[in-house]
Amino acid sequence: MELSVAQWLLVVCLVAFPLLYEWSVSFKYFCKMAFYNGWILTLAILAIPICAVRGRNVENMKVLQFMLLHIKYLYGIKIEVRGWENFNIKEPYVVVSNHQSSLDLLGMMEILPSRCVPIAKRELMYAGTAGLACWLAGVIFINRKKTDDAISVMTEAAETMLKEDVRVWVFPEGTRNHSGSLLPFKRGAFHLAVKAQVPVIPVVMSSYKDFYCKKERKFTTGKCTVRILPGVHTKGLSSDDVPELADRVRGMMLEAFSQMSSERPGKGPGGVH
Ligand SMILES: CCCCCCCCCCCCCCC(=O)SCCNC(=O)CCNC(=O)[C@H](O)C(C)(C)COP(=O)(O)OP(=O)(O)OC[C@H]1O[C@@H](n2cnc3c(N)ncnc32)[C@H](O)[C@@H]1OP(=O)(O)O
Ligand SMILES: CCCCCCCC/C=C\CCCCCCCC(=O)OC[C@@H](O)COP(=O)(O)O
Repeated sequence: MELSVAQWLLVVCLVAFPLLYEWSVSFKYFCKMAFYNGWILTLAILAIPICAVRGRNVENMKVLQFMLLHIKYLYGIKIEVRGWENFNIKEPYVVVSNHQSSLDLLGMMEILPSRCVPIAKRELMYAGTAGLACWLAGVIFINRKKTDDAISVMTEAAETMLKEDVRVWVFPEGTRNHSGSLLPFKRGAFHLAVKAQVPVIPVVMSSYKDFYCKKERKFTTGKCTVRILPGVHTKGLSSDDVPELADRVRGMMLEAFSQMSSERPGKGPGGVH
């Protein structure tokens, strides 16, 4: 039996792909990341018609959450949550959390409170099906290149929070940070909380270093701890108090992050400043 060129190519791919996957750490990393993004884009295709029935609505965030929850099992990532009781607040609040990578989505979906929407960079709105799903779920998009626009979107969000009983999730570092520490915080989240006079609830996701590192192209199975810290109240605070509030919350998060790093077996808190 003679094989055609196409058949030969198929055989080579079928043999080469698993071999490469096993032998090359980088190839495995790229495959896993490509699948992660591709799978989210695919799931969004399913989510869009379900969400579209309700139109743009924060309740659609539950649909996205439900659809994304299984991904941790696909990647063998165990997520332990501590401090659930700190979410026992009926009224709106602002959640602030550290931002290491797009994998934060897994920790976020694990604990996402009801009627809670993230603030995201505007570029995400154009990420194909995922962008449309986010828009339908009421994700608040800001243009980071235009500070005044971003501030007015966040000011509007403060009003929406109170009027429509919505919670908001912000990554105050403003960008992904793989340094093993926390970047200085942008102040938007804290202005938002002070304007709405609602508490800030800090959430800290432990370092992914043991199982994920973009620089080293490492992506294995592993464990992540998500800690929900006690809320910080803002009643009676004004915009003058925002810098101190932001510093205080960052301090609490850094301490928790440092503690969680030192809990990793045989590891010190290295890299936390
Ligand atoms: C089925 C599957 C479907 C797919 C599902 C996918 C779901 C995905 C959802 C997850 C999305 C996650 C996305 C995460 C991101 O995109 S992170 C990036 C975007 N987020 C942020 O940037 C948030 C944090 N940024 C801020 O808060 C900034 O402050 C910002 C408002 C953006 C302005 O930034 P910048 O231009 O850099 O300026 P400064 O921070 O230096 O601020 C300038 C001065 O303005 C003051 N300020 C800031 N905000 C306000 C405000 N709201 N009101 C009044 N004043 C404000 C600030 O204090 C500065 O003044 P001072 O220096 O303090 O005097
Ligand atoms: C037709 C266009 C197709 C475009 C394909 C785009 C691929 C994107 C696919 C899926 C998106 C997955 C959603 C992951 C959500 C996580 C968002 C995220 O982590 O954004 C990064 C942002 O916080 C900070 O950005 P920078 O670190 O400043 O940069």
